[in-house]
Amino acid sequence: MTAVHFGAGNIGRGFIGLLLHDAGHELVFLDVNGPLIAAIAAADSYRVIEIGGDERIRTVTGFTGIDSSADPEGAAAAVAGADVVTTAVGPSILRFIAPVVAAGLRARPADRAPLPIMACENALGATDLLRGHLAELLADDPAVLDRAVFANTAVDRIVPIQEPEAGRELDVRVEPFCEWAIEAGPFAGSPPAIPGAHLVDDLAPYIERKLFTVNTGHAATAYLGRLAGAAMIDEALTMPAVRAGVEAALRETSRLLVSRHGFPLAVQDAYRETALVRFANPALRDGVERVGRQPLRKLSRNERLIQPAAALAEQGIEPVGLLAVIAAALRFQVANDPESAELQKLLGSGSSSADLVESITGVEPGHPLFAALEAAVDGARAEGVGA
Ligand SMILES: NC(=O)c1ccc[n+]([C@@H]2O[C@H](COP(=O)([O-])OP(=O)(O)OC[C@H]3O[C@@H](n4cnc5c(N)ncnc54)[C@H](O)[C@@H]3O)[C@@H](O)[C@H]2O)c1
Ligand SMILES: O=P(O)(O)OC[C@@H](O)[C@@H](O)[C@H](O)[C@H](O)CO
Repeated sequence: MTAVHFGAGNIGRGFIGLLLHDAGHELVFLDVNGPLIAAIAAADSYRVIEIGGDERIRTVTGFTGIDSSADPEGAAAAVAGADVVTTAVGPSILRFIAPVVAAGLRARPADRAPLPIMACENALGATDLLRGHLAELLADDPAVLDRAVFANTAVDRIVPIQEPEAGRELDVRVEPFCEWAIEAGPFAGSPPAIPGAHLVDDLAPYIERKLFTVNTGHAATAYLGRLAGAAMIDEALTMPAVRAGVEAALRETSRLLVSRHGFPLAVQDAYRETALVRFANPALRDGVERVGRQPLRKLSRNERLIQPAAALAEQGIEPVGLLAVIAAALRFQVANDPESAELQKLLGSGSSSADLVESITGVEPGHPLFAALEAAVDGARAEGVGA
């Protein structure tokens, strides 16, 4: 059995690749990072090292790599012959891998079992997004889409930026915790066998609980922490004002999750506390710059800050904690993050604050959150952010 995985980065090697290896697959990593693919092609194994707690080392073998930018035909051939395809490239990159997946599906024999495709990204409906890109590319022959079966997933494991040891550049340091939930319905009773993942009938509670607890709390720690002068996530959480701000935002999302999905309060409280303990793992050495990366994506309509804040406002609740995090996100200025530069450029532009609220957050005038977001943008501009 062969699994083709797009994105041989931290989650690709440190989580999805490991679980697919454990499931008995040979792995083909597809990536546009030439040196990384060369290292993968030259190696027989790499290690996944769980840190913080009892160190556990797992070894992954049986893999190869293809540079999908230099060899798109080879990459498409790998997709055509695969038993499962996964991605961990970032939601905004899915459009760029779609042509390779589309070419692979065109070349796949129509009588083969449908190919399971699962995007493992931090986003609601990431696989649906990929499927949408594929549908556009395959508009001339839509039946080709039936050669695949598309399932959304929720993935959770903190994998920081790596500090590789010489000679062990492929090793990945990860937290011990991991969860991979996959929606069962699309497989019609014949899901791919991945023992480390679990199938769920309804993914919405899992992906929303993860995105609006783990990722909202993480983003809150990164944005509030950076403003307070912290470089690391665990360091930020030792600052009482940051911790209080993170807890305030998470109390709000917990309230929403409990009312929306019916989680027992005690279960959601325990999930939230576990997330905070995970963030505080000092062995991870996880930076606020990684966790806050791409602030425009994180401030978009269906993401970890705006989606829950808007939903609470629609219920007549002012999401004070989330608004404080959104205000901090607007001030996220990081030299090597193009979205942070773009955000500052937008704030410094001649556009009205109301127009910026619409273009950055997707929240429209008349929405109960709109005025508070406009005030947040005004506040950042009044401080000279983006000037
Ligand atoms: N790191 C984490 O803690 C974590 C946890 C859960 C989910 N995620 C999600 O997993 C995804 C990947 O995150 P990551 O931390 O592994 O990032 P990463 O930067 O370590 O890995 C992404 C990889 O994708 C590759 N890539 C970029 N464009 C590509 C293309 N067109 N084709 C093929 N490969 C391409 C990059 O070269 C890189 O190797 C993101 O959606 C992220 O939100 C990350
Ligand atoms: O990957 P992002 O940029 O969507 O979010 C940054 C972190 O919050 C994220 O990578 C977490 O570490 C991860 O989602 C934990 O499962």
